[in-house]
Amino acid sequence: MTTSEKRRVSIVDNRPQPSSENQVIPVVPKPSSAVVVRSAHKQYGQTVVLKDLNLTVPIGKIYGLLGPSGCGKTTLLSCIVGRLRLDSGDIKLKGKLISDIGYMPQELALHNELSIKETFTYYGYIFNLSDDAIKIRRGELKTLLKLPSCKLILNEISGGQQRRVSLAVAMLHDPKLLILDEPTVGLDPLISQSIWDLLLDITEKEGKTVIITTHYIEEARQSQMIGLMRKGVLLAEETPSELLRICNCSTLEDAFLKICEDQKAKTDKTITAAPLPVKQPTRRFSYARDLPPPPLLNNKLFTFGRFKAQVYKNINLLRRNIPFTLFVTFLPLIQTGLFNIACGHDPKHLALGVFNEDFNTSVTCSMNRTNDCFLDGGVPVGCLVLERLKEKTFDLVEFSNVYDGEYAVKKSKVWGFIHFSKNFSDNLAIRFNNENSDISDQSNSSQISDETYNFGSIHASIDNTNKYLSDMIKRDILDSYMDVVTSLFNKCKKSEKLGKIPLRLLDPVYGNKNPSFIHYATPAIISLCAFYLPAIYTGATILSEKEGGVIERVVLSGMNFIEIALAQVLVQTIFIVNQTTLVMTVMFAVFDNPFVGDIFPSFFLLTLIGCGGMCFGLFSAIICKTTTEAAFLGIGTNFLLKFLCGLMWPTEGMYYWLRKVSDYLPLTKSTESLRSLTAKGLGFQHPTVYLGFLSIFSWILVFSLVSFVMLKLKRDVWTKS
Ligand SMILES: Nc1ncnc2c1ncn2[C@@H]1O[C@H](COP(=O)(O)OP(=O)(O)OP(=O)(O)O)[C@@H](O)[C@H]1O
Repeated sequence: MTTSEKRRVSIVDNRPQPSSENQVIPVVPKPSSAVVVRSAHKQYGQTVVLKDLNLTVPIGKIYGLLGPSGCGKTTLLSCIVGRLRLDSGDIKLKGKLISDIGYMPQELALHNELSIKETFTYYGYIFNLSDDAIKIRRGELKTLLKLPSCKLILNEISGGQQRRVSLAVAMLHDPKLLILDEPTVGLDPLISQSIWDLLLDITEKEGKTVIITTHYIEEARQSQMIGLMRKGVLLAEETPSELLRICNCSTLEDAFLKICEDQKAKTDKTITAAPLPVKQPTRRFSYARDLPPPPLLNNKLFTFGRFKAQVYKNINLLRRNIPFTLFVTFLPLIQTGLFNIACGHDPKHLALGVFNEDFNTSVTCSMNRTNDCFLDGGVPVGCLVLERLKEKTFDLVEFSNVYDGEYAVKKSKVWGFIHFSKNFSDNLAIRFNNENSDISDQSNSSQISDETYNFGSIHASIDNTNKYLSDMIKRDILDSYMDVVTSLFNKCKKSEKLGKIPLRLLDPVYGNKNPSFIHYATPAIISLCAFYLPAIYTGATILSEKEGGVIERVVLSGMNFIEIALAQVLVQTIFIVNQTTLVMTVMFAVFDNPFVGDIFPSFFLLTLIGCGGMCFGLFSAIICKTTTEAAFLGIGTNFLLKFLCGLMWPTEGMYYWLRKVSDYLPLTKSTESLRSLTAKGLGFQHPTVYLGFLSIFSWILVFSLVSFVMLKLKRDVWTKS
């Protein structure tokens, strides 16, 4: 036994002892204890925070837990309330239910946007109190703790007032055991004293037990029992007067100093050094089932009161933060509106270089002014093609030679350059005359030279770096040429079909004759909005509560995952339905995107995608410690889904194996299903449609199950980092 342990034992075991066999010993009833901690060991990584710690808190007393900053007081209290789990050791509480204790954490851990009244109501509902009971208790605590007007928002009151509200919340349900982590820190000495008076009052008159930590050692003199901690070890556990007597000191500070020096002299070795022979977590995560059981049990898996509390809080937070609520409500409108305005339209006024050697400038380019048949020569076909290109809004830039034109493309001054050779129209006429003459007239055909084909062709050099623009320029040059030539055949009293290429595009089976990129992208954009907006909202709201320690506090007050999730679903569903309605209205009613299907299945599918997003948000909030981590996860997965789910480019263009992976991602099949429902009008019985529903539904199950399992297995899900 070390000297420090002997010292501790000598102090701890100072109750009346039998001194000799024949002495009559008064029967002193052993006081039952409110909290008993035995051989508690806790470490963070290699840092040992609690080392073989024993502590006994008698019922109906104030137990002052004292020690320097970082000695492990908060860790010990966290283990007692079940916020953390010991690595080894045992904690026994007199009370068995979560509702038997009231815990005030060191940090505020309350919603800053709620009023004092709303905060009381929220925690009152969590502890299943009626509205009347909450009102009465609120009045009592307001007087006892000298709280300001209950209408005030927590953000609007001072830090000291906030701490008193936090203490009031811990006392709201009148628990048997109060565990208070530095309740008087930063408070006016008069207010601190009034809190001590209150605690003395409730221990004496109501038999409550209080464990309190404080940095102000002298104020702890008012407790009936004191535990002195240093470097994770409880050095002494005694009544203040006994402690002073044993140490022969007049102040607790001196007594503490003496005990510390005593310990330091004999056992001053860092407890962070060698790992102790305790059960070490060998896996990346610590699993709850590997650890000693939590000291308190939750009374019920689900209570309507706690669910009501969570809904009440969610609605009040939305009501309090109107700009955020409006933003979340109308963001889909803004996103889809801007998408339709900014994307999908053919680019206009593109600069196109031209060198037309076909005719000299004295020849008119107007179709109206020539009734001649171009097959006879003399009709400026090149000019007419250029006229058509101008009508398609190209800005034509004239060059006087081929070199300058191609140089302008290289210098990115124009997107392309087209050249009509000298006598282009005449050579074109020769080609058509020859091709339309009797096919058996071999002698005529053989007279066409390569030069005629070459001079009778349009030469185009195009900047291909922008695929969409270059494809559009090629398409418009071809369309302009076809328009001109087919019209010219009419003027020659010949069928315009002679000028067409030998391909007849019939009416499209699905979609319209001039499909646009936006028609392809619309279902993708809708799916992304439907998935990510609820994901962001759910993840952000839960994580902001997690970061503020609020969620941990309510979980320690009995709230569980099912209640949090169900309340989130209820409020979020309203948002999802609103968002789906807005997105569909903007996309298909305000803007003219193709919609030929039934509204109901599309609406239902989008709502399911929204629920998938919500479950993903919940999952992110569980696996991420901070909103920054969640933001990275959100941005990362957003890019991934855009690329891999065929939202930007058809999955048919992917490598085989990647396409197989893509099929199982949340937005691949569901987006394809949405496209089939809206643009093709397919029914639910079609595999493309029902597989989309099946896919997103499976993801909802996956996210929910994984979240549930992680909550069961991982012990610090709600602990802020
Ligand atoms: N989550 C954590 N991860 C790693 N180390 C931690 C963690 N929480 C606390 N510690 C370390 O454990 C030790 C004890 O911390 P604890 O908060 O229990 O001390 P304390 O006595 O309550 O201090 P204070 O009075 O300043 O609140 C400190 O060295 C601290 O740095």
